[in-house]
Amino acid sequence: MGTRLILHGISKKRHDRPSDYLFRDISAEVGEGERVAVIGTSGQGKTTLLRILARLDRPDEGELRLHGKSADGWKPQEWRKKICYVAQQPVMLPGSVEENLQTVSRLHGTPFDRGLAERSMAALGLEGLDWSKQGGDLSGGEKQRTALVRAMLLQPDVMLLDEVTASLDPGSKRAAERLLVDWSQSGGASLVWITHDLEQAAQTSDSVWFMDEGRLMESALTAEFFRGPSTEQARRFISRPDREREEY
Ligand SMILES: Nc1ncnc2c1ncn2[C@@H]1O[C@H](COP(=O)(O)OP(=O)(O)OP(=O)(O)O)[C@@H](O)[C@H]1O
Repeated sequence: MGTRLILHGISKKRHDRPSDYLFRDISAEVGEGERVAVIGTSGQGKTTLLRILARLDRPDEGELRLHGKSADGWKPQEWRKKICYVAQQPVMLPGSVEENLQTVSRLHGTPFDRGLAERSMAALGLEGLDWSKQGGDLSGGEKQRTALVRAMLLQPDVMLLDEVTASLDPGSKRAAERLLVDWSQSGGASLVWITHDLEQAAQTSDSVWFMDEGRLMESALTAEFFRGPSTEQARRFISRPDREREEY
């Protein structure tokens, strides 16, 4: 498995206390087709890290490399074609569902893959959705799934997923997990996926990044991590009941 994305010494200072770090010195790699689960208690900066990887925010220190080339050597829009961020609160663009789904092809001047869009929407249980409906009128779960399909149509090399199943019912959540894993396995996309759901992390990822105390405390193969994390902090984190972990 080749290396796709490299994080070297990435740090971000706190905006409320600039003398302190939100997180510091994060070094890690994401391989081709690798699926990484990012876990840790609230407020560790997981979202901020993903936004930095998408170049929607800037690190205070450190370097990112994609396909061996430093971020400085990439035009931001070229970087964002390769690395796509899907936010926890889905953003629908003005216009219909169909216009939302066609965004990528419109922006990049590529043909719209209607078949892929239809298959992906159906795989997420949205086969009956009227594509002429305004994106803004969809329910939270419908928006979330439409935003996912819209991002998949970009065919990025790395998909950054920020708690993207949080507003889905259990059936839709499983469908989204299956679709994303199958898509990654068949097309080779890498996934970096923030989740508070440890069962989801265990079932969908190859490796785990555990963030705590402003650091990437552990980066390990998923099976090994859940068999026995190497730090006391991670041991405590995974033994906490679900609700407590989210509210912590
Ligand atoms: N420079 C900064 N950039 C972003 N957030 C910052 C910064 N400095 C301090 N913060 C605070 O740190 C927290 C980081 O939030 P972030 O959403 O990145 O963490 P998280 O681990 O994803 O949390 P959650 O699991 O609750 O989504 C927020 O409370 C934010 O206000």
